[in-house]
Amino acid sequence: MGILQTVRPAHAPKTRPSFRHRRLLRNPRQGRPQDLRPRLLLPPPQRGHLRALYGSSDIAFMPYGERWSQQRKLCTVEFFNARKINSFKSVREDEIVRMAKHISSRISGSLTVNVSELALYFSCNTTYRMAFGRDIAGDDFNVYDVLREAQEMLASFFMADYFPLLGWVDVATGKKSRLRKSFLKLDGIYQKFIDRHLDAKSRSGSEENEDLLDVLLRLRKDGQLTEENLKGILMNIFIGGTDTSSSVVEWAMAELIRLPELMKRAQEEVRSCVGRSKGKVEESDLHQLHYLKRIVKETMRLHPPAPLLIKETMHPVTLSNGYQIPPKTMIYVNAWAIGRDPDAWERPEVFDPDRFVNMVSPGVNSFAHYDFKLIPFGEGRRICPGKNLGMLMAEVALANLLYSFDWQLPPGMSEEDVNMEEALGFTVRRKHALCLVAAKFEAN
Ligand code: HEM
Repeated sequence: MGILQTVRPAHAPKTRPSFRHRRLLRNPRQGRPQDLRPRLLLPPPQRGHLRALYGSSDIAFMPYGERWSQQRKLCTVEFFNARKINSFKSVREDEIVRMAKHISSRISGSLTVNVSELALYFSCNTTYRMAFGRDIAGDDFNVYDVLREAQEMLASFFMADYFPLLGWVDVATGKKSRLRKSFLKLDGIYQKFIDRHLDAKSRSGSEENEDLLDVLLRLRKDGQLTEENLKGILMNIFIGGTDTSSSVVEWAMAELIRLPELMKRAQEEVRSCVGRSKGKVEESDLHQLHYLKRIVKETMRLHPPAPLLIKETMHPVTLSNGYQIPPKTMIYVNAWAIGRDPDAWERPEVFDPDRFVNMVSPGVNSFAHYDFKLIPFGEGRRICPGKNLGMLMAEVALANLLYSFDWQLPPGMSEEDVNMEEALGFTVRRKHALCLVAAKFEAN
C-alpha cells in the first residue's frame, strides 16, 4: 500500500474545491478532523517495520521523490498497462476453469464451497502464474501460508513504530524475529524463482511472452532496477494484489447471499448478456455487465479492501476550518469510514448497487467522479497502479461464480445468520469464511 504522499500545501493554488480535502481528512465516525490523531495520545506511527523490508526500495514503501517517480513510471510502462495485463488473459481464463471445476467437485460430493478460500486461491494462483510463469500446484512450498503469515506481520502492532526507543520490546516479545523469519521465507521463494529464470536458457523469447519476473530481470540487467528494487516490487505485487481483489469477491458474495433479489438480478444480467452456449464469462463480456460493475463498486464502498490509506504531509497544510497539519505528519485517511458517512451517502448502511445509476463515471473503472467519497484504490500520485488488474480479477471471478452456479445458504441458516464481522489485518477480509451451497445452473 502507498505509504507516503503529499497533501496539497496551504499555499498551493486550489485545483479542486477545498471541501474535498476536508472530506478526505475527516473521520466521519468521530466527525472532527482532530480525531484523526491517534488515540491514547500515541505519537504518529512511523511504520518502520514496514519500511525496513528491502530497505524501502519497492514502490509502495519508497518515500515520495524522484527515485520513486522513476520506478513507478517504469513499472507502469512495463507491466501495469493494458497490453501487458491483456497478455495474461489466458492465465486468468485457465484459473476460472480451475475454480469452476473445484466447485463442481464440491457439488458432486454434496459439500459446501468455501467461497473465501476459493476467491483467495483464484487471485493467488493467477498472480503467481503472471509473476513466475508457472503453476502454483507444481511447487513444494505452501505459498498461501507464507503470504498469509507475511500479511499478518505487516498488519501487526510494533512498539518501535510508535516509540522508537522502545524497539527492544519487539525484540523481547519475539515479534521482530517473527517478522524477519516470515519475510525470509518470502525472500526464499523470490530467490528460487530468480535463480530458475536466470538458469533457463529458453527464456530469451520475445517481450510479448515475458512473465513479470522476466520483465523485472530485464530491467535489472539494463541497470534500471537493483536486486532490492526487484524483490521489493515482487513483494508489492504479491502483498498488494492477492488479498485485495479476493476480498472484493468474498464480500460481494456475502452481501448477495443476504439479498437474494439482488443475486437473482445479477445472475439474470450475466446469463442473458453472455448466453448459455459460451459456458463461461470472458473478460470481453464484462463491459456489458453494468449491474455487476455497480455491485463491485457498492462492495468496495462498504468493504474497501485497504481501509486505511497512510499518507505523509510534505508541506504545512491548513484545512478550511483552520486546522493545521505540520509537515512530516503521518495521516490516516479512513476510506472505510468515508464509505459509510451519512453526510456523503444516503442510507449508507444499505447495500444498494443502484445508488451508482445516476452517478455516471467518466471511465469504465474510474472512481474520480465520486468526489473522493469512494476511494478504494486511494487517490493522487500514489493511487494504486494495479487498479485495472485488481478490478478485472474481481469482476471476472464474481461474474463466473454468478453465471455458472446457483448459490444458497447451508441448511438451517437464514440470511440474518450470515456473519459480517471483519478480521483485523492490512486488508479487510471476512472474519469467518463464507461457506455456501452451490448448484450447477442448467438452462431450461
Ligand atoms: C481490488 C484490488 C486492489 C485494491 C482495492 C487496491 C488498493 C490499493 C490502495 C488503497 C493503495 C494505496 C493508494 C494510496 O495510498 O493512495 C494501493 C497501492 C498500491 N497497489 Fe493496490 N489495490 C488492488 C490491487 C492491486 C494489484 C493487483 C496490484 C499489483 C499487481 C497492486 C499494487 C499496488 C502497488 C504497487 C501500490 C503502491 C503504489 C504507490 O505507492 O505508488 N494493487 N492499492
